[in-house]
Parts: sequence; C-alpha cells; structure tokens
Amino acid sequence: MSSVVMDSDDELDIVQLLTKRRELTQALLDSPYDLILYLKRAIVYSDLGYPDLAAGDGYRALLLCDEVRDEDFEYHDQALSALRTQIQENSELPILLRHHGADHVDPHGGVVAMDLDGGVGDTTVANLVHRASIRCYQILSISLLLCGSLKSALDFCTRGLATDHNDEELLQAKEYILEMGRRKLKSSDVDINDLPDQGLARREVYPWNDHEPDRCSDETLRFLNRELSAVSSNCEIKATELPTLLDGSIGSSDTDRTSINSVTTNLQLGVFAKCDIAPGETVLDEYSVLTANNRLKDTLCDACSTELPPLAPDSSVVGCPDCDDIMFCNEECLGRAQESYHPAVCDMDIDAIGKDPDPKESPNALYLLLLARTFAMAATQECHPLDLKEVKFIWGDFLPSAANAFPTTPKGSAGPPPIWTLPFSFAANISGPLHVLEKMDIDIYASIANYDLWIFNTLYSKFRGTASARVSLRDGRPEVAAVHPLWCLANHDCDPNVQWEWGGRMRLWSREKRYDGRSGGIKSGEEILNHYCDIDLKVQDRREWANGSLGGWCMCNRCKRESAEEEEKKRLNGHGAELEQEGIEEHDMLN
Ligand SMILES: C[S@@+](CC[C@H](N)C(=O)[O-])C[C@H]1O[C@@H](n2cnc3c(N)ncnc32)[C@H](O)[C@@H]1O
Repeated sequence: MSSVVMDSDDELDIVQLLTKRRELTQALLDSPYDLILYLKRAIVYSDLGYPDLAAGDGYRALLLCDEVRDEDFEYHDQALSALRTQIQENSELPILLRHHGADHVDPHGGVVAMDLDGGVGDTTVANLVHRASIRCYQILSISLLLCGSLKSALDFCTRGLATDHNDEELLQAKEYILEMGRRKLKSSDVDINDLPDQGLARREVYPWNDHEPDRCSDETLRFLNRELSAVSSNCEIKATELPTLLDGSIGSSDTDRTSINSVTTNLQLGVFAKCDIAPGETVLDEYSVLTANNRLKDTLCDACSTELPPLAPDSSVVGCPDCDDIMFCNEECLGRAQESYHPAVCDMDIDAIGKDPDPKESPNALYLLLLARTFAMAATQECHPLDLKEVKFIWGDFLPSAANAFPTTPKGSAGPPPIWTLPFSFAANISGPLHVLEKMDIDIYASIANYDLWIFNTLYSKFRGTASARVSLRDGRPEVAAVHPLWCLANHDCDPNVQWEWGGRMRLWSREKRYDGRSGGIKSGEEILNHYCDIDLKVQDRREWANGSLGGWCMCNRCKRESAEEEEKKRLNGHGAELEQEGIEEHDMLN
C-alpha cells in the first residue's frame, strides 16, 4: 500500500486548512442558510483533498441560491438575509466568487466585474446569486470529475454553461470531463447517458470525527460484552490480531502473499467461545431494527424485514395505528419500531424512496435505505447518528487519512486513486440522503451537526463492511439488508465452525459438521469462525469475492491449501500459475 510522503510545510497547510474547516463549520452552525459559508467550506475541502465533500457543500450552496431567488421557497427569508449580511460585511466576496482555490483551471479566467459598493438592493443580490451559482457549478463539475462521477459532473457543467455559456472554467471543466469520458467509454463519441456515475471517495475516520471509539479499549469491550450477554450465553468479544489483507493486484501467488502477510497484522475485534459449545448449539440470537428492503408494498415487516406471517383471523400481524400500509410481524416488532425509529417517519410519505430500483442499482438503494433507517433512529432517539449503539462500534474498513491523501488534478485526470475505496456517486451520497431528510421534515441546513456529508460517508463505510443481504428468489438481486452489530463482529473463515440464518432475527449456531465432513463443535477459547460467502464456491471464486468484500484475498488455511493444490494442478497441466484478478469495483458485503 503506498502513501504520500508529506513534508512539514504540507502538514502545516493541512493543520491550517483543518482549522479553517472547523471555523467555517462553527459559522455554519450559527448561520445555517449562508450560501457563502458553504462555498468557502467547499474550497477548503477541495484544498484538503476531499472532492466529494467539496461537491456536497457546492450542492447545498446551489440549493441556497434557489432559496434566495425564489420568495416562495421555504428558507427564502433566511437565505436572503444571510446573503445581505455577507454583502455588507465581506469585502472579499468578489474574489471568492471568481475562481476555484487550489484546483482552479485558469486562475484569472471568468473574472466578472462586480460592484458591491455596500449595497444590498435587488440588483446586487441578483448579480451575486448569479455569480455564486456559477461558482457552485464549477465546484460541482470539477469535484465530481475527481471522484469519477462523470455523468453528474457533466450534468452540472452543462447546467452551469446554460447560465453562462462563456464561463472559461466551466468550458475547461467540460473538456476534462469529456476527455475522461472518452477514455472510459473507449470511444470518441460521448453520450452523457453512457457515462459512468459510480466513483470513489476516501474511506477514513475524518480528522474532525470525534465520534469513533477506541474499538479495542477495555471500556468498549466491557460495553460490547454487556450487549452480547443479552443475545449469547457462551461467547465473548475480544481484541485479536488479524492478518492485514492485501488487494488482489499485489503479487499473484500465495508464496508472495504469505511472505508479505506474515509480517503484517492489525488489531481488530472477534468473537470467542467462553465454554465448550456442542454441535447444533445456539451461539447468538440477535434482533436488529437496522434493516431495509427495496420492495415497494411488499409483505415484509417494517422493523425486522422478515416475511409477514399469513393474514388470517388470528394473525399476529399489526399495523401502525397512525399511518397506512406499514405492517409489523407482531406487537413486539411494533413496540421496538415505536421506541427506536418509527415516530420520525410515521405518516411521512417516505415509503417510495429507494424502492423497486433499477436492478443494477439494487445494492446502492439498499445502502441508502439503511442510511434512511439510521436517520430515523437518530431523530427518534435524539442522538447523533454516529453515536447510535448499533453503529458506533462496527467495523468501517477505514484507511488512515495520510494513506488517502493523494493529490488529484482535473487535468488529464485518470479518475479517483484506487486507494479510495468508498463507492461514491452524486445520487447515493449527496442528493439521495438529502432527499430522505427533506421527506422526514428535517431542515437540511440547520441540522448539519447531525447530517453533514462526512457523516453519511462514515455511515456508508460502516454499512459496506458489515451489512448482510438476502437475495430475491425471483431474480437473485439483493432485496433486503440488515446490520446486526454483534453478529458482524465475528470474523470470516472458509472453514467456518458456525452456520447462520437471518429471518427476522440473526441466528448463529455451531455447525454439526465442518465443510469437509469433520464433526462440529467449538472448544472454549476458540474463535467463532463466521462465513460471509458461499463456502461451496471454488477457491478462486471465494478469493475474488473476498477481494471485493473483505478488501483482500482470504488467507485462511483452507484457501491457502486449496490454492496451492490449484497452482500445482495448473503447473502439471503446463498452464502456469498466474491468476487473473479483476480491479476492485466495490468493497461491500452485499455484492
Ligand atoms: C465484518 S468485519 C469482522 C469483524 C471485525 N474484525 C471487527 O473488528 O469488527 C469484516 C472485517 O474483518 C476483517 N476480517 C474478517 N475475517 C478476516 C480474516 N479471515 N482474515 C483477515 N481479516 C479478516 C477484515 O478486515 C474485514 O474487512
């Protein structure tokens, strides 16, 4: 894994930019409808190397431009008053609105004479909003390009050029987007509808994220073991050294990988037997409301996402007394929903979001729905989303910020660096979550303390590393997803000693027999070896899956042995032992 070497000047810059970001965030908490503050923070994010977060702020600023322009809009008065204050107090506005900080395409391009002369009349405001909206389009076009979200980048660029068809920065941005589009599509003709929108962003504990716990501390382990004792009598959670997994592009044989992996381990959590567990005995039985399903008007429980029992006169099925069409398995599920998430979405017309998606959008839609459920839990429980106990302690597969700090430039952009492993698109990470919040009647400006883009990204990182899915029997696509915060602490092995089934509750029990017919049972002190993939797959298929889902090849004893056997077979057949690996598209457990 490569990282960027930084000198002390770079570090000083970063410290200063982080201070600016903190001050601007505080200013936004005090004045949430100020589009200029959003633009300023977007530029800081861009200079810090977070184009996804820059795009998020550019988009909120663009929405606020509409609020200023249209007096019928909900936040018109607040947005206009914040802008008038900026005009009166901020003499640097014309400079800010001219061009883009560090990533600007032409530092002197697009300069428009702007006379603010301290006036706050309609003409000044109209001029300023016009210029600000172009600035938003510039930031969105370049930032989305850097994340690889090309279709949205071109869409915003085209909208910007419709506002000012001579804007040099937008014209240049359009060239860059088309150039990358031609390379991606391997064609000289670029149709916006063919451009990819699925890009990547940095997956990390942001330097300002103070919600993450020390996952291996005594305090965390005490808390988690208290939670575990409610769903398991024979296991405990402990810190454990795991081999650091390397992605499939580094070395092709097990010999390469074993020599690299043998020196690298990292401290994570795992689940261990605290007494002998007999074959067939239950290991864990966990209920979660952090579930989602993407079937519109289907017969699933809204809380646990299991199939509802048949509707008969003595059926246990109950509906919410205050809204239509929302059904639960029984009073227990209704009760859990009422105490944990349902009041925030009761009768809110939120049901259609993410439902019946285009098949290739199925996993993204489920993750967005998990995000929506988290928002509802946070709002109902009046808690920060990252402090919910179902979310706070789960694995996020984060990389250190320094490893992610790749300089990116729109010129000749090859797309986001592959070390950025969080799948990102404008729809899934920016507009989708904001749409959910609006449907929940949450003010998307006044609530950034709880619902800022970096928080959505942190949630996505966690869900992509831990959610399990059920696929449709009709078309094999994922249609139901859930996070079981304790189940997901058990590590993977292709020779698992447990089996699991998820139907309302996640049940884990000791296998009667291991995959090769050995008898089951787990000895006290042994690790609970879960399985996240189909263990009947061949070793190469399991490894391809693990490369995308675990973040590297599985190095369990079974994989190492079977892979050596395959290599030997190939050698004997004279085919060579090279294994082709596909590039990583997605790191998640749903795929
Ligand atoms: C769902 S989490 C499992 C629990 C995790 N160890 C924790 O601390 O919460 C999945 C992550 O655990 C790690 N992991 C699971 N099984 C592993 C294995 N067999 N070898 C190495 N790492 C493993 C990988 O980093 C993977 O991304």
